[in-house]
Amino acid sequence: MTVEVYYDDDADLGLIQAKKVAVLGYGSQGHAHALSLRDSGVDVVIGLPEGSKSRAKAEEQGLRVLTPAEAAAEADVIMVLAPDTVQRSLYTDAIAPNLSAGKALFFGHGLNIRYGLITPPADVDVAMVAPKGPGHLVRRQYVDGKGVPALVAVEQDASGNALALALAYAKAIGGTRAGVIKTTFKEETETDLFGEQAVLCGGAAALVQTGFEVLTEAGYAPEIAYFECLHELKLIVDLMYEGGIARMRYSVSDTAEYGDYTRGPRVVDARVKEEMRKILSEIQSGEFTRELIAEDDAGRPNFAKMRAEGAAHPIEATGKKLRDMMSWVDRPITETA
Ligand SMILES: NC(=O)C1=CN([C@@H]2O[C@H](COP(=O)(O)OP(=O)(O)OC[C@H]3O[C@@H](n4cnc5c(N)ncnc54)[C@H](OP(=O)(O)O)[C@@H]3O)[C@@H](O)[C@H]2O)C=CC1
Ligand SMILES: CC[C@](O)(C(C)=O)C(=O)O
Ligand SMILES: [Mg+2]
Ligand SMILES: [Mg+2]
Repeated sequence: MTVEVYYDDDADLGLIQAKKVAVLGYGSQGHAHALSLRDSGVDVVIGLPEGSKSRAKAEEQGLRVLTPAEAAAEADVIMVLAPDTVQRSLYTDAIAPNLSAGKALFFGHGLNIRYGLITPPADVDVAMVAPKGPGHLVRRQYVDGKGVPALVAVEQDASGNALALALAYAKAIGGTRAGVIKTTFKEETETDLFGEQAVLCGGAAALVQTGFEVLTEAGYAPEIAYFECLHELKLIVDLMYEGGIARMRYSVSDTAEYGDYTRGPRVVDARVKEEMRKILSEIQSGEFTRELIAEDDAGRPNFAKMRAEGAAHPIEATGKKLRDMMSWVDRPITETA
């Protein structure tokens, strides 16, 4: 299946410059979108609750901050960049009362639309602009004159112009400099959830922790185990990122490459693949999202417990000690204003 890819010449910045945009949320994605929209000549206002700790940061960076309801009322385009679990109540309380015909409702991830947690009226555009990278990288690339690739999707095209508006928005945050791929809310949501659960966050973290446990339980020094199972992963992933798995295999020793072919499939074996398929089917059926929302509604008791257990894993204390020896490694995530 071929995908449609859009670049700068396919997008008209004027379309978004002619609108007032409310960015609701000023976290990883929100700050990146808002600052780059502003620098692209777009009239932006930030929507944050009165007690939000993000308010001071947005104001320090020269942005006008209102409550979400006030920002939604002023705006033609409302970009929802609050946490996914917050978006339902944000929509009901602040957006819906201010979502008049002709406005556009944008998302950075499709979860709430895909699973019917938010149902906008038929007379507004509903679209997505989802950069394929963390917000801080999105902003850094924009400032450097480059861009992070993004996905766009249109769920509702009330105006007949929703795709062009989404592409204009993507251009304003640097996405079309790199390339913007057209998808659907369903495809973006299901693949994003699968990627972060099975491979990028869940899979990678479990692989690293388990490797560390096997070495330390066998009596090897935690420091050595940390270097082998976590620290060097970046070097390996950087090679894959630059030139695919083939580049990584070209760069490592023949010994490592032989071990890769013969041992890797024993770790990620048919049972793991079957479990990945199960994880995908839980995403497709909505089971994962129902679980996530129920956990959130209950005040996140399991989430808090798992977060505490993860932070207490011995690999974290070992890593902290070692990173203190490498001043260049443990840099805090900072905003690029
Ligand atoms: N993290 C990423 O790089 C990526 C995220 N996405 C998507 O982008 C969206 C935002 O995620 P992310 O940037 O990680 O979120 P963050 O957790 O980094 O930031 C959330 C922001 O929303 C604010 N907020 C909380 N409640 C409300 C509310 N009721 N109204 C308005 N703002 C509120 C928070 O303020 P406070 O400081 O008060 O908590 C904070 O500024 C999600 O849909 C996510 O799936 C998509 C691609 C990548
Ligand atoms: C990989 C995690 C992610 O999907 C992302 C940064 O793209 C997220 O939801 O944060
Ligand atoms: Mg993602
Ligand atoms: Mg995600």
